[in-house]
Order: sequence, then C-alpha cells, then structure tokens
Amino acid sequence: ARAKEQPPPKKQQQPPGVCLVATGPGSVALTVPQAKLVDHRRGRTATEVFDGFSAVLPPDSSQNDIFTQVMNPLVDEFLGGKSGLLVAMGPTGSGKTHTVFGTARNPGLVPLTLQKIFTAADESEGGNQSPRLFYLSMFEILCEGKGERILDLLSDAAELVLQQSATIKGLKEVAISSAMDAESLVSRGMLKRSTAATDANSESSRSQCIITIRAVHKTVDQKSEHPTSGSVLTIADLAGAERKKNTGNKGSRLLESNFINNTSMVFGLCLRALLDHQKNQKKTLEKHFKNSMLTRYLKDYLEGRKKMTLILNVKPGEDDYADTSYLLRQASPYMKIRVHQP
Ligand SMILES: Nc1ncnc2c1ncn2[C@@H]1O[C@H](COP(=O)(O)OP(=O)(O)OP(=O)(O)O)[C@@H](O)[C@H]1O
Repeated sequence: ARAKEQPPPKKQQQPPGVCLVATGPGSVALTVPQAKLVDHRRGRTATEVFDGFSAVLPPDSSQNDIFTQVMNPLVDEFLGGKSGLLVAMGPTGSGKTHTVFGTARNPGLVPLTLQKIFTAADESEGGNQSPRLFYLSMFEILCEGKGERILDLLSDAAELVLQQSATIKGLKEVAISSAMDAESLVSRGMLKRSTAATDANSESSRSQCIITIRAVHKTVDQKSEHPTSGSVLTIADLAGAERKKNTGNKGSRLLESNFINNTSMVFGLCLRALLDHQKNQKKTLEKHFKNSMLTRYLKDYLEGRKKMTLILNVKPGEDDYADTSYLLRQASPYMKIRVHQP
C-alpha cells in the first residue's frame, strides 16, 4: 500500500458525506473530512491513496462476486492440498459477519465455500484422485474478565486449551459429508456464538469466530477417528474494533471492547513486524503474536509460512473516517508481504 497526500483524483470526486472512494481496480482514496482539519487547513483537501489491493469491491457487490474474487483462489489451493486463511477485518457494523456467513437467502463465504468443496468432491469421485474426508470445527475466542477464553461452538466442552503448537486441545472436529449438513452445523454454532447489543451495531459480535475445514485423503488416515494431517482452510470473522465514544460501552462491555481493540492492534503489529523482517532479514521477527490468543493460533500465517487473505470491510461515510483510516493503516503492510509456501 502506498499512502501519500495528494489532491483527490479528478474523475472521481468525493460524493458528499463520503470519505472513501475506489480510484481503480486495486486502489482507494481516503479524504480527511473538512470538520477534522485544523483551522488553517480548512478549504484544502488532504487525500491519501492506498493501493496494491487485489480487488476493491463496491457496496452493491453480491456475495457471489466476493466469493469468486476473494475466496475461490483459497478454496482451489485448499483442494489442491495447501492450507490457507481468510480473515474478515473492519470496524463494528461494517458487514464482516454478513460477508462471512450471510443469511439463508443470501449465503456468505462459509456456505459458498462448503458448496464448492462438495461440488468439487462429487466431480472428482470416480476419477484417479483418492477420495477425501472433510472435518469441520467452529470456535470463538472471547473475553473473560481480563483474560481470554476459547469456546467450542460445536460441543459443550468446558475446558479448551490453546497449546504451544497452536492446536486447541479438546476442540471437536465433526466429519461433514454434504454442504447441507455442514451448513446446518454452522448455523447451530452461530446460535451459540455470543452476541450482545452495543449502540453501534445491535447485532454486534463480541468475539472472534473461527471455522476450520480439514481435508484428509481417505487412504492416508482412514483408521484414525481424529486425523490431524491434511490441508486446512481457516475462516475468521473478527470482532469489530471500535472507538469508545461510538459505542457507549461500560463495565464488562468496556473490557470486551479493550480485548477486541487489543486483538486487532496485535494483528496489525504482526503484519508490520513480518514486513519489516522480510525487508531486512537481519532484523529478528518480533514475536507480537504472543500478545493475543487469536494471533497465537494464527502464528504460522502471521510469520509468513502459510497464505492468508484479508478482507477489509469498511464504511465509507465521513463519520467513519477514523475507523477507516485506522484499518487501512493497520492492514497496509499486508500488501507487500510475500509468502513462501512449501
Ligand atoms: N452487504 C450487505 N447487505 C445487506 N445487509 C448488510 C450488508 N452488510 C451488512 N449488512 C447488515 O448490516 C448489519 C451489520 O453487519 P454485520 O453484523 O455483518 O457487521 P460486523 O462487521 O460483523 O459487525 P461486528 O463486528 O460488530 O459484529 C447487519 O444487520 C447486516 O445484516
């Protein structure tokens, strides 16, 4: 991403009340609202261009458009035996949960992914590829007091522990045999996911929700009930970072909001550290990932060993300038990170 101050692009002037516009297939321009400029700068415009995105999707994009452009390449790699991660990031109420899960009438990335996986499995049946088994897990990381806790969304297991190896002890993996079965499993998990209303988004998710789909070749691990091998596709719906004055949070809700903001800050620091390390290999890779449970779990991705895709969900209104600017800055190292996957 490149950020520099320049006049707004001529062809696409900012519509009133909007601070973010697409300026090309992989770039956006963010303009500081006049009300936020210090007195002597009023009347001028301060616009930053962020580029290097693989796609900029307008608000009227369909769920299928997003799947095709963003998720499909990861699913193809997963079916080809490589692990991958999709993370939806953005402020509260920006549409992350809608994008990742969608609704029954308008399915999002998870159901569309499951449909694609099972269509591909049906098509490959009878071919020379060995048949595969798929397993699904679904859990959330939430704030408890001043700490973090993992909750299994597919079972009532009480104690889940994130181990040093970044695996979760006690997490249930359910064998899935059709997209329909898997989707109803995910819907049940969603009902269990803790959501609590905040002033900013009445359906706000106060937790990080993670789904993993594991593909195992039947012949490889047929006898094991809980195979641990195979490629894994991970999809993470992060809780939206939020500015305190927007949300009216108090007490335990404020602690939750600090946890969410901390997780997203640590995520951003991990991206920055990885890029710094890739630019200068002599610089040791800072272990920021240790500072939140989600980043500990995603360590392999945040240390550049596996491929990840980020979706940045943004609200383009002037009122959302601070959140949008924070997100774009936080994620901007990502576009320059290179992954050398074995
Ligand atoms: N593209 C869209 N089309 C229709 N409705 C949408 C779209 N994007 C978001 N919404 C609606 O906007 C509201 C907020 O979206 P959503 O809950 O997905 O945000 P979020 O980013 O996940 O927020 P949080 O981090 O607080 O959970 C929801 O009611 C959702 O249904």
